[in-house]
Amino acid sequence: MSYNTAVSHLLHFDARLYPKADPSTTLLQGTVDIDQGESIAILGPSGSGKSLLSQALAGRLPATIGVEGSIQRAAPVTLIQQQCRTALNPLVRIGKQLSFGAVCAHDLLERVGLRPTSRFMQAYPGELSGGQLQRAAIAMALGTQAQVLIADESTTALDAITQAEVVAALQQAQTLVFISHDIALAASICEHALEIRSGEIVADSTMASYVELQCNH
Ligand SMILES: Nc1ncnc2c1ncn2[C@@H]1O[C@H](COP(=O)(O)OP(=O)(O)OP(=O)(O)O)[C@@H](O)[C@H]1O
Repeated sequence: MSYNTAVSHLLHFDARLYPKADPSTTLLQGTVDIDQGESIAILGPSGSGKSLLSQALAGRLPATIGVEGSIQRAAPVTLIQQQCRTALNPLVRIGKQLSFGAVCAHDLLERVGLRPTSRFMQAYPGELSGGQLQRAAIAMALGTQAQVLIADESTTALDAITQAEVVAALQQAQTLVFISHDIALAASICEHALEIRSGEIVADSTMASYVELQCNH
């Protein structure tokens, strides 16, 4: 895949997304720029367009979605989707799936807190809990050395301790796009906030100003 290194932002979205079966319907419209080293939370209610934006930024939109406008990436992006089980081959041991040449699989497992690493090297994805699977998928993403990690609801339905471990794993990313319903959690991770409502970007600011605005509402 080639990347547009001429663009000034690492990721640039200035587009309208629509279902190809009904082009007059707008699913998501707006402008989003993400820079190197940024941590940005994409917030908003269910069905607002968070996953579509994450898929668009990662270049992974479903074939049924049309794009009017421009979406540019200046670097590789890894998307960890809500159903992270699909990121891993069920028939291959985790250790083998984390073999990326220069990067040591043990180090990757260590970085995401999957210890003892020797046990997880030998495990198949079906033998892992939901939180462990999330961390294995993050380890895969870190192993690809993609500059941008987009995590779509990676901490949903996890207990507090596991959630903290998954968050610590996500914070290893150089540039992080964190999709969540949970403002408090997002505020503890990200410096920037973007809110989508009914396919429209209604807030784009620092996390501190966003949280202040929410508190004053
Ligand atoms: N492949 C698709 N074809 C047509 N419409 C779609 C498709 N994927 C999503 N949509 C629609 O786009 C809108 C935004 O969906 P999206 O999955 O981005 O929401 P979301 O904010 O991520 O929601 P949730 O928090 O529930 O995951 C919804 O109305 C959804 O029905």
